[in-house]
Amino acid sequence: MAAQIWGSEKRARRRREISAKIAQMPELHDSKPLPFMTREEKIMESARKLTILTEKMGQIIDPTDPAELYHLNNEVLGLEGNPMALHGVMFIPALSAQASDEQQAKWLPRALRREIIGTYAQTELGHGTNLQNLETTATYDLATQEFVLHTPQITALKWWPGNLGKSSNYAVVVAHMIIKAKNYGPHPFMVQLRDEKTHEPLPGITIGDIGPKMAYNIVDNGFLGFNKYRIPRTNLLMRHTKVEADGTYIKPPHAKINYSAMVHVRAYMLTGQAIMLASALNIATRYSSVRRQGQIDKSQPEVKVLEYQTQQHRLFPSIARAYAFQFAGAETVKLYEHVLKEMKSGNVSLMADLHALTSGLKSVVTYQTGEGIEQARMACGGHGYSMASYISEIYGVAIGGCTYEGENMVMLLQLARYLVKSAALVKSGQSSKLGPLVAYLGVKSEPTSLIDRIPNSGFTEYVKTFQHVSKRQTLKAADMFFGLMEKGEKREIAWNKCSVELNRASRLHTRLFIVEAFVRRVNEIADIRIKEALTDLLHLHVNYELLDIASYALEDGFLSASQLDYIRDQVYLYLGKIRPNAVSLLDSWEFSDIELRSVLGRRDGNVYENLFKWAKSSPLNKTDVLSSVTQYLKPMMEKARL
Ligand SMILES: CCCCCCCCCCCCCCC/C=C/C(=O)SCCNC(=O)CCNC(=O)[C@H](O)C(C)(C)COP(=O)(O)OP(=O)(O)OC[C@H]1O[C@@H](n2cnc3c(N)ncnc32)[C@H](O)[C@@H]1OP(=O)(O)O
Ligand SMILES: Cc1cc2nc3c(=O)[nH]c(=O)nc-3n(C[C@H](O)[C@H](O)[C@H](O)COP(=O)(O)OP(=O)(O)OC[C@H]3O[C@@H](n4cnc5c(N)ncnc54)[C@H](O)[C@@H]3O)c2cc1C
Repeated sequence: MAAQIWGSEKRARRRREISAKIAQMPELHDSKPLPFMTREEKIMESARKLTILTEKMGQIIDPTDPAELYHLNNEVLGLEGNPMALHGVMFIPALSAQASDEQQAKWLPRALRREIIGTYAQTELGHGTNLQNLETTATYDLATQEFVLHTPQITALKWWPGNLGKSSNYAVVVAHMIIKAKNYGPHPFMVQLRDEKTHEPLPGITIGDIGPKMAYNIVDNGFLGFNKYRIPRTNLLMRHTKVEADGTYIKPPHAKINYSAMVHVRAYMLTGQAIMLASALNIATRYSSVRRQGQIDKSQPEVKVLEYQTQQHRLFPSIARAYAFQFAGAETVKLYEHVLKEMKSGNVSLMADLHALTSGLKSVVTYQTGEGIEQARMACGGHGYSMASYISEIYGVAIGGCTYEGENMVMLLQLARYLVKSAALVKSGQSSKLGPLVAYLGVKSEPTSLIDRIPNSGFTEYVKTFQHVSKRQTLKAADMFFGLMEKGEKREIAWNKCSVELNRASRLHTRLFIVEAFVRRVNEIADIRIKEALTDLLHLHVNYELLDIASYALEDGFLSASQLDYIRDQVYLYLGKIRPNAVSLLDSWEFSDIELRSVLGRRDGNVYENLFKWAKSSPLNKTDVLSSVTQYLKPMMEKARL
């Protein structure tokens, strides 16, 4: 199963080998539980481990393999981030996709050797979503052949970029490029922020940390202002766009090609989200098979809480989602790598499809991951609320994904633009022009679902039902939009008035893609036992998801009330079937105790003894009487006693 999850037997084996090596290297372990550290201590601890890793990485992993790097990162540095998180996730990908060969030769080897630390600085205090209204400017000075970066007002301060505040000395900065008073829109520039020797901010740069966040606090998300700060013309990233010495602008082959670093993260973050969801579920499911509370049959001893159907219903559909996201994420990364290769050689024809797909997926996956992790926390009762479970940190980090790389509603609306264009093709009889991801929009569907009538259809009837609801909602939302415009409404106003319906279409389309990716993967599996276990999970997935969106299929009679009962019964049937495999389905992800950082989720199940040990190690328990008591509470009580 681990081979299915991680892509191949080799990958699963490598992960095990890497975890085993790390287990033998105490210098790479947290020196004490992270929840007991202050933010400064955590940042220091992370930097300590990071520098050891830089020295010893080659002994542990193949540093050129992103999957091995990511596993090493999760084990040693953990998901609270590290001082170089953005260096690998966005700075290097931005340089790789957007810098010319010459620029790459100059900067990439230095970045890869970790001579410099970089980040991606785009969002500002006043604008994150609407890139057209970013306010930082890069004005070309013809006389000196330099760009002058400037922050005209407080809202133009860069705000949020990870590791910008304290760790990075370089950044890819996105600024509006102005040449001879003409604004060419946002473009990426390579900018040195700090002196390479002293790490002091360079003159003209104002920089710092934006303060503590809900989670992810090892990362120093930062602010940055420029006061007429000059960089050479050749620091504009020039793979696709060029500015010549005389100010001549050569436009890129696609208007949004400079957005590729965002698409990179949107594609890669899906499996990252799956991992966080599976981690939280691993903790909750293991704990649920240790925790005994109450009886189902009063004549029997107390049961493991995992025996309760409500507990299974709370956890198992999310297990199925974690697998579905991992499989859909793996497909998306493959597609992304393909499109990136094409883009580098000038073929930009697939960019719109990739943008639409990743926009929908990042939104649905992050939202459902958040839901699943929160359910996992509640499934652990009181102990889930303790930082000892570590689920709250996983939750905080995961839901950051609902916001970063494009706020979810906004990204769903990006996919909706693509769907509406596709709907227009269908309506004008040009369905043959539909891309493969939306081809179903042009296919006539049956009047009713056959779900309960062809039980051995190998999920075909389920896929057809998802296609039906997605198509119907897309055409309905598009009709609403076109109708308003026909009535004379301006395009943007009409769009806004339909946006809830449009986003519903985007979610349904994305959920269809996820279901199909899961079906595709299960169909490929040769090993009978693995196929059987995943088929059960897929049954739960399609039935649970369909129940969740049933209203769309009930409103036009595609599904009947009795079919809904059938679907519900299938959910209960598969909850029971999955129960014996539940812990194994999560243990198969092979997270080590080091990586999980959870007292509740320990592999050995020795929860209570370790919870007590953990509590005793709380800094508050170093003394029996705190100074807050001696200074305030004790005098107060004494005064009251007089
Ligand atoms: C094995 C390894 C595993 C690795 C796992 C890794 C896990 C990763 C963990 C992550 C760690 C956490 C790190 C966090 C880092 C966070 C970083 C950031 O947040 S960076 C900042 C991100 N910011 C955004 O995402 C901003 C969102 N806004 C936008 O993207 C855009 O403004 C917009 C798309 C909403 C609108 O753009 P605008 O230029 O204003 O568009 P127009 O309205 O003019 O045009 C729309 C038009 O353009 C098309 N479009 C838009 N984007 C793209 C694109 N990227 N590619 C192709 N086409 C694009 C769009 O489809 C429209 O087309 P049209 O034909 O007109 O419909
Ligand atoms: C943990 C974290 C890490 C980050 N790291 C980075 C980084 O490394 N580099 C970087 O540059 N940035 C980073 N960001 C910033 C992030 O990319 C932005 O916060 C994000 O893109 C959302 O933009 P915003 O904050 O402007 O939200 P807003 O756009 O202000 O969103 C507020 C509300 O307005 C709604 N809204 C906005 N526009 C529309 C619209 N057109 N239609 C409908 N509704 C709309 C949204 O849906 C939302 O409900 C990070 C953010 C976080 C939380």
